[in-house]
Amino acid sequence: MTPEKFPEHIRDHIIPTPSGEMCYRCLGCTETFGIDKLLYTCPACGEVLLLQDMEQNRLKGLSGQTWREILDYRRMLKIPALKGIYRFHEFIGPVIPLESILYLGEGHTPIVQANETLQEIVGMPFYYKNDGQNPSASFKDRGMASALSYIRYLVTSGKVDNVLAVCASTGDTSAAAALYASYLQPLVKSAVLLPHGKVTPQQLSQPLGNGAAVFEIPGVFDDCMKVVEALSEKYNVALLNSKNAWRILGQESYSYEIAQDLEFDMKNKVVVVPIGNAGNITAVMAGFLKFLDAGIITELPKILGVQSHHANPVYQYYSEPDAKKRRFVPMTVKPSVAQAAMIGNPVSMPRVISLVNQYNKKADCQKVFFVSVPEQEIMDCQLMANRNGHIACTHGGETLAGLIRARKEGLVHSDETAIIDSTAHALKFSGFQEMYFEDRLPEEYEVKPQKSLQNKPVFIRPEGLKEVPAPGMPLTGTAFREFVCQTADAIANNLHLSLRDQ
Ligand SMILES: N[C@@H](CCOP(=O)(O)O)C(=O)O
Repeated sequence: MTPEKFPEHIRDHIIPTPSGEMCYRCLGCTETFGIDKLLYTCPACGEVLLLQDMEQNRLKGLSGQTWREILDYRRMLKIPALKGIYRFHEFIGPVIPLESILYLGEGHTPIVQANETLQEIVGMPFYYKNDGQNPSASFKDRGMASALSYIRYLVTSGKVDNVLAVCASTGDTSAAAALYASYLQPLVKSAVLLPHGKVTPQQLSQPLGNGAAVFEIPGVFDDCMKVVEALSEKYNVALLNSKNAWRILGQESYSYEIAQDLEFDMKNKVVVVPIGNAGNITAVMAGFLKFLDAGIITELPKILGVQSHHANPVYQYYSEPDAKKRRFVPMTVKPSVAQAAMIGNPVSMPRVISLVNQYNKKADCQKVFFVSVPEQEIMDCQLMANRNGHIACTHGGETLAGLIRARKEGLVHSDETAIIDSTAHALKFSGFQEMYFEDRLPEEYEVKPQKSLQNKPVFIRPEGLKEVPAPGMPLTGTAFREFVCQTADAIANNLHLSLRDQ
């Protein structure tokens, strides 16, 4: 649909033009800094930053109802720049001109209602948000669309050139970074640092395929992150981890998409996300707060952050009930099937602390909760979800396990509706499924397969057959008919099929 067909009162707002005044705000000393160069930490005190639109109040010039209409009508446009996260332009990056926006298909992943079997097991209605349906098959694409659109804006306005983008990754960030950077080559090149042996083969293939320089180093993600931080402090590189506040901004789209898909009604809703480097939960809280502030939603949903027992520093921090006594202690992680979240020292922890306070204060009650789940439940839940029509990764198993645990702990109730995140596509983590099916998960994962969830292929080669086809050597005539007939009978026998009435 073209804008002239839209209702008159929203027509002028349908195609956004650059507006607002963005700056970095330090979460420590609250100092602000201009956005004409990339900053990751406060030059004054070293604390992490968030981006802020100094003119955000102008968004209140339109009513919540008008905003909802603008956003719904905008969905009908055919303009690529406004099809992904930037259909929320005023809330994501109002200063970015449409020509700089990089859209590769991210930011409209479906929410899929769980079937009756699953809803009964959990005891409440819930949906999966399938973030594996983003272009690099994980939720990181929203943040990369934002960070790389900003970099493109800096390059085209002559503020930087020859950008080398770097990131540390457990697999998904590097896949997204390499994909988005490769679209902008030769202006932008990328290098990724991975903990050796700690990303899946599928995830490793992604940055390799997109032409990034891939470095594998000993240790875990937290070690890679420190090296990338050191690189960005000393050398002229653009850091693409969520320490980069543009990443957080893009990931806020996750909240906007959920709100829009649920008719902007967040009453009795629970948004469940796994926590790794904590960028996502930061963005989710920030996004809902912005929509509330603009009157687009009238209530904040509950937020449930989930971690594995093997990597749960955020959960441990919040398990101290007395806020004054809470001290953040980075932990040494143990191997986790939720490998992308195997992080003991999340870079966004200061942002989480600040936003949880703001969120609960705004809601006037506790709305953010944390649970920790064992590896066994993560794996069992992933497989159970996928046996019921989903494409959940192990982190999708983690959120389902987290929701079940939160039900048991009385943190969420049957009259609420949950939206749980499957952060990536199941195929990225198929190796864990394979090890579970074959009972080969190393002991330190502490997972024992449940027989009822295991599956394996059955090789059929009827003994009576003299010849079978092979690649490049097809059978013909009687031999082929014999092969088809005996193989079909053997499969029917295996499945206990009854004969069709003639
Ligand atoms: N799980 C992440 C870890 C890095 O997270 P980021 O959001 O800070 O980039 C990954 O996929 O690498």
